[in-house]
Amino acid sequence: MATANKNLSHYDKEQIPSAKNFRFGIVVSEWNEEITEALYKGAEETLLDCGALLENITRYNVPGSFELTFGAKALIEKTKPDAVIAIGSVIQGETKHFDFVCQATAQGIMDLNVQTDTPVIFCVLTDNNMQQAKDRSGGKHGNKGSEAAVAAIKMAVLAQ
Ligand SMILES: Nc1c(NC[C@H](O)[C@H](O)[C@H](O)CO)[nH]c(=O)[nH]c1=O
Ligand SMILES: CC(=O)[C@@H](O)COP(=O)(O)O
Repeated sequence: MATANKNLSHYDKEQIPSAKNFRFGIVVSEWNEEITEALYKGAEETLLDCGALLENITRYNVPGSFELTFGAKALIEKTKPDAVIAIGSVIQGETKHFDFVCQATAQGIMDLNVQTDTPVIFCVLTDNNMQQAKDRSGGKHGNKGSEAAVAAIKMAVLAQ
């Protein structure tokens, strides 16, 4: 099902465990800051709405999505969270660089899920243009940060 057929911000709190007793790490890429800050806002608001405590949310910033893997690994090693959300926005430019950044970032985050006991949620938008990114970070398709927060809570429970 494409994102266009599913609002990323819709969730049923009755179907989500309380996040009260969990600690979360969120690593945020500074590239396309307008988008990544909106994704962070959506993720933080949803975590809090589902019972998480603000003092149990730790944020790291990294320069770009390619650095999300290193940032998430550092968050895991230094803060021992129950789950990590990796937030980025990659937008197609003139060259093939988009392909390499997206592939490396997705693979790096998947590697962390395999190599560590901490769930790392892939909250990286990979869009053809800025409008698609805006639509998925609080626009007409909702906020992928909210979707990622729900995934983080559910995976934290699974990882217990
Ligand atoms: N073009 C985008 C980038 N590029 C930067 C890389 O992520 C990386 O920081 C650089 O290659 C140095 O290692 N990053 C994004 O997150 N989004 C983009 O659209
Ligand atoms: C995803 C990127 O790295 C890309 O936005 C960079 O733009 P360009 O391909 O025009 O160098």
